[in-house]
Amino acid sequence: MSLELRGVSVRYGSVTAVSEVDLSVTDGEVVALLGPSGCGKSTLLRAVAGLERPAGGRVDWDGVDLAGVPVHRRGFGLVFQDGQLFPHRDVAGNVAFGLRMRREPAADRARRVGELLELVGLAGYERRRVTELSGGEQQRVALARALAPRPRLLLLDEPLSALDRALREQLAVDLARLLRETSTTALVVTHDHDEAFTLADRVAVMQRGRIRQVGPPERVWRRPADADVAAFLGCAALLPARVRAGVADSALGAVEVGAGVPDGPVRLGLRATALRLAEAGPVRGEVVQRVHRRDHVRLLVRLSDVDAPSVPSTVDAVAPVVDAPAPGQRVRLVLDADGVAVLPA
Ligand SMILES: Nc1ncnc2c1ncn2[C@@H]1O[C@H](COP(=O)(O)OP(=O)(O)OP(=O)(O)O)[C@@H](O)[C@H]1O
Repeated sequence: MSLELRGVSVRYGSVTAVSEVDLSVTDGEVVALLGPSGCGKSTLLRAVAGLERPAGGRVDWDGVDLAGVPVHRRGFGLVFQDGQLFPHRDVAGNVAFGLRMRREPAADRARRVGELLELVGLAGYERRRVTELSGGEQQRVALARALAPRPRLLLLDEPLSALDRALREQLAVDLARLLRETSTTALVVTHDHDEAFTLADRVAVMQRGRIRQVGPPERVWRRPADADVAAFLGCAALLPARVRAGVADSALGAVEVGAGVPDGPVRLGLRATALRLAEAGPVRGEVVQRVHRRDHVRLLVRLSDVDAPSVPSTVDAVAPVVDAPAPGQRVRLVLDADGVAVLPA
């Protein structure tokens, strides 16, 4: 039970939207396609669904080429950003859709609909009109509808991005649990890092039609393959460093990078949280700007006595909300391992 893409390319006229992609999704695994807008992730998902015909390469399921298999015979479930529910059917009618297509008996359908609604947290919603549900509830119904016929693969295209932030975070956690509980094999498209990392066993970072890196979320986050992937994952600056025994030494001081990083030259990717306020920190500077966030304060700091050409003249830093320094104040900073990624030199 696995999906295997080999050298898949998709073109729209002269535009190559997806370029020679290799990717596998194994039984029960959730893989996220993560990338900026326009990088080709929806197109790739549509090619897997059978909605686009690849210009090259193969899409296999269990070793069988799907090229001649139409969308409705692939046995895949689809969920899009805006749910695309049938407005004239009630919740039960929507969830039962795939089961009715397969001519399952009414009693079995009703039981399965009840099960699914329970699973997505909408028990008892059978007779509700879908037009009277909130956006989050509608997406739960869309999910229940896709899961009802027990698809061998679930394809999700930005399933949460039409929802507001708080709801999105909650639903991402619920969705991750749901996919695990039902051992669903899934490929999910998203441009949101948090969503990808919450949902996926492996993340595939896509840029300009190509997959640039595939790996477990933590690995991709901590060890981006190159500068482009690092930039997409929030590393605003790169800093040369040298690793010895799990500690990287740089012009901004030392930081633990873990025993898994071999000794030698590297680049450190600095996220906005890479430097934090510390009384005896080795880095000195002056606050230029202060911005309050929900649970911390972001500072823009002009560095004082670092004049290596590889070091940016201003850096982002994090301060606690209480007594955060104001613009003009002198501060000392230290590197924080949680905000630092490690890239090849
Ligand atoms: N039907 C189409 N005809 C022509 N070009 C298209 C078509 N659909 C997509 N494209 C182009 O293919 C490229 C990839 O688009 P795609 O929608 O797959 O990207 P995406 O990563 O999913 O972006 P988004 O998150 O914004 O949907 C883009 O350059 C887009 O303009």
